[in-house]
Amino acid sequence: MPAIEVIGLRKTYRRAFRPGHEALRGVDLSVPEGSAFGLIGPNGAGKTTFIKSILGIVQPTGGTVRVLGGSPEDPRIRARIGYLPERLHLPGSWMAPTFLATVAGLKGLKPDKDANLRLLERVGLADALGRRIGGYSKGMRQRLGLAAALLGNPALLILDEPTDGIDPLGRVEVRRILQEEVQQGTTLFLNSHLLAETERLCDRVAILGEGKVLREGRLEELSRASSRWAVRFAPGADAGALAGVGFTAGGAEGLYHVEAADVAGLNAALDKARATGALLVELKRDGQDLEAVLASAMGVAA
Ligand SMILES: Nc1ncnc2c1ncn2[C@@H]1O[C@H](COP(=O)(O)OP(=O)(O)OP(=O)(O)O)[C@@H](O)[C@H]1O
Repeated sequence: MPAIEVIGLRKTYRRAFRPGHEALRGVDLSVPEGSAFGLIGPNGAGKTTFIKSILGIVQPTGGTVRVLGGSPEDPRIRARIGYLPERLHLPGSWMAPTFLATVAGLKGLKPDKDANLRLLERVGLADALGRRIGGYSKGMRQRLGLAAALLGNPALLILDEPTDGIDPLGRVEVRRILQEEVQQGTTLFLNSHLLAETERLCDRVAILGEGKVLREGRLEELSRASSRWAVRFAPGADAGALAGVGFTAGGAEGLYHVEAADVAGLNAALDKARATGALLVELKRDGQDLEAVLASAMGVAA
């Protein structure tokens, strides 16, 4: 059973005296249980609308949504979802432990002060327990939001820009927490503008553009390189002889490209290159990163 299953999802926002705006135009998406799934796409693609639809916050205009095998409007299903919204509204005059205890109560969890403190420590807020939330930095507010999302060990974590405002070292910490969650079997659904973040955390990715899924799949499949390899030879390599055995000069000093369908083909090509007197210095697959995958899905040059 997928953790999230969406079929033909549509959402049109109504506008006064004008035609409605179609934010989602028939989205089909299946998020496997236990996966770390990244949603990416340009501004206005419909990502937040999609997230709000699968949480039952936004009422879809059409299509079906099943989350953890049920309806997102079912309180029993909602209790198993941890959600970190894009814009967090936090009570400024409260302290973090009071806030967590209140959220835990709203989620129907048994009061557990120690567990809440452990959670605040886990997200790196141990030193800020006696401070009012209103004085927290943006990153601290995000960490508190993450702690609230983690309350009660949810089966599904839905995070909208979780590392927004968090400094680079803090991001490493947040990533570590999210990786631990996935290792423990939690399904992660992540919306982030930071493609490197998605690349590091997620095993599957969907690209949303103008309210439609443009591409979806395992990260390594989407970014899988062609059969092209980048090869660097030591200075003095004979470009003409290398061209004769299938190596095209790649612009930079000593850099060449070669096509090889498999490892045997690659080694055969390298043997031919060595036979010309070329000495291998470096070899790597010519891969596409997520930015290039996104750019090609959107039809723009990376
Ligand atoms: N409440 C609303 N009323 C009217 N239009 C809306 C509303 N919320 C979003 N939209 C419009 O729907 C489209 C999709 O917005 P959405 O916030 O889902 O995109 P997004 O991919 O999350 O964008 P971003 O990356 O900028 O956060 C946009 O054109 C937006 O202006």
